Amino acid sequence: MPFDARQDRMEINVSGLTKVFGDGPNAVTAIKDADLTMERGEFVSLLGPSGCGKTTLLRIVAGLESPTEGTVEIRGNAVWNGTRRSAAATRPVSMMFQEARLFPWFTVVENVALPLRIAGVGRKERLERATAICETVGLKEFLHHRPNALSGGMRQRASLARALVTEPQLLLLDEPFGALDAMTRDALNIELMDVCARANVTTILVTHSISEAAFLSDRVVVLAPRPARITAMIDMPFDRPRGLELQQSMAFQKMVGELRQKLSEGE
Ligand SMILES: Nc1ncnc2c1ncn2[C@@H]1O[C@H](COP(=O)(O)OP(=O)(O)OP(=O)(O)O)[C@@H](O)[C@H]1O
Repeated sequence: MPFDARQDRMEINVSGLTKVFGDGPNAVTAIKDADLTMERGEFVSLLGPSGCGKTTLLRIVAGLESPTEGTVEIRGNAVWNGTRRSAAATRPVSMMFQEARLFPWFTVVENVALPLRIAGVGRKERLERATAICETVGLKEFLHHRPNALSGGMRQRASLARALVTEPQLLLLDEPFGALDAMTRDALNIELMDVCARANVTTILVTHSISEAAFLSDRVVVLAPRPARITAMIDMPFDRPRGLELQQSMAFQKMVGELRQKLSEGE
């Protein structure tokens, strides 16, 4: 059989995915017949209006929610085959949310080390690994602080470090910086791109922000309102590494306009 390099790089394959919540007259179709493939290391954003099923799609890929129909595979292993969850679905996937969800009684480094503790990694190794990733995301000075002593941005840095400490294949981000002020959000987005590139982690970001999606992504997936249908997939043709000045360029502004147009066409 000929070697298919693209197949070898394939990280995610979502096929014919449909999700209906409830039944009868109260049934809500959150996603309808969605197909999405991603290569290893790719950064894809899901962009769409509120309630169009972005979080549901992310939760199904994470294995937290079952689809009504369709399949999800990560590196060729089924996560879902219809409503059946695969036993092999213990692949390294990390998820990060709009709120940091840190334990207030643990220090930053203890919070970050928690997934390793759950995985049975010994204390010395897990604290070393957690310390190293905290330093990468700018938390060197805050290792032994408790979360309530941190700013919102710092808490999200800790949450990002915790998501990355297990060296996941797949990072799922649900509006991770949506509650932060614009300047902190810009700074964290730059760092996010940097750590994702260094870790070569495949990343899916859910966002409402057109410019954030364009700035961070290799590809933007545009969803139409409920039930979510994928109406466009657009490559972001900007070189990496990217700096904030990219957002001032004509090419970037033009892309933002194109994405806005695609979003409004779906409505
Ligand atoms: N557990 C659930 N039970 C019933 N309906 C649900 C459930 N979860 C989501 N839905 C419905 O599915 C639809 C899609 O929700 P989802 O949260 O995926 O949208 P979203 O695009 O992420 O929204 P937002 O951008 O506002 O976060 C919504 O109509 C929502 O009410």
